[in-house]
Amino acid sequence: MVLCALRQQVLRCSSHCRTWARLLQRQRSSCVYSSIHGFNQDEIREKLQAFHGGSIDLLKQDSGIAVLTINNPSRMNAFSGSMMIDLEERVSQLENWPEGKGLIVQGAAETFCSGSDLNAVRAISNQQDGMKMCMFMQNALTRLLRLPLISVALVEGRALGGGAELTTACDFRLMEAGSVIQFVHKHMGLVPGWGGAARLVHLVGSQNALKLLGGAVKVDPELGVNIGLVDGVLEGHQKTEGAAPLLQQAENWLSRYTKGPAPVIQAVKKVVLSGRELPLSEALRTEKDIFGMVWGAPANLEALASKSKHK
Ligand SMILES: CC[C@H](C(=O)O)C(=O)SCCNC(=O)CCNC(=O)[C@H](O)C(C)(C)COP(=O)(O)OP(=O)(O)OC[C@H]1O[C@@H](n2cnc3c(N)ncnc32)[C@H](O)[C@@H]1OP(=O)(O)O
Repeated sequence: MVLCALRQQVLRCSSHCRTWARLLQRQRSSCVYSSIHGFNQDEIREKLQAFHGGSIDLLKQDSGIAVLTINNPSRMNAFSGSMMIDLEERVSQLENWPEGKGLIVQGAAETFCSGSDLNAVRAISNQQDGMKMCMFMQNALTRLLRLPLISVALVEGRALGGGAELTTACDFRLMEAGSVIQFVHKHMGLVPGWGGAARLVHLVGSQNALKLLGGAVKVDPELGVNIGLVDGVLEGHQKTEGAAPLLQQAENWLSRYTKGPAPVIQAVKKVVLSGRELPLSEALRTEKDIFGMVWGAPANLEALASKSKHK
């Protein structure tokens, strides 16, 4: 009897390991571009490294909520080339964080991000380099969105151009009263290239996306909520007396979704992600695999033993 239970346990573990391996494989292949698309990661990294300044800082907290800070205040948190590389490295660290549940993406010094660093943009304004940078950032932001963490962009001040695109690579967006998200690409003679247009269409529908991109519309919190781009409005703590610091407000907002054991929260994100991105049959098979990882696992057994009622 004991041997039988042990055998079942071993079988379950090895089946879990196989499922994990398959899911991890899928996660690794979550890049959009690889060498088969003529994309050479090392080559573009070397090029980007030449445009330094600023940093992307990661703080992993015991609560399971990490904070990713875009930090280049003298340029309104514009992305230098080295920050693009930093971003990709921080995403790798988050992909390998078993205790992780949530992520807040914020800008330093009371503004979100003013897009690409225009000095770098001017230096690589030829078509080939622009395409390489675009592929690099699409890979990094796609992996950010596919993290098994529930993510929130905390928009304070301005999110412009690539900064607006970055907000769409999070699961949710919170805006401080008075802040603005603006896809300024048209004014720059461009369209989004970091995947922001595709994600925007998913978020707000093609009609609204066309209006926001075609008109380079300044999205304030009210408009953002109305069109479904924005999930919550936070009180500006400097303007509203007694309001909690913005990051605290964002952590409180997120905590309702990250309460519980990390494997369960990560599983929730993974089933939603597969439903969002995969064709139905594949999404259903992935859901089955993920279900198999939480069924009979410690959190499930504990809940069953506690005879909980959902009143
Ligand atoms: C379009 C897509 C593309 C992509 O990669 O996909 C991009 O993202 S291109 C970048 C799009 N963003 C911009 O064009 C922003 C341009 N800047 C502004 O509109 C303003 O600077 C603003 C509104 C962000 C802030 O205005 P404010 O009056 O409050 O401050 P300053 O203008 O004095 O800015 C302070 C300081 O920051 C420098 N700055 C701001 N944004 C960038 C940037 N994207 N790249 C490089 N530097 C930037 C600005 O030049 C000032 O520096 P200073 O040395 O004092 O002149």
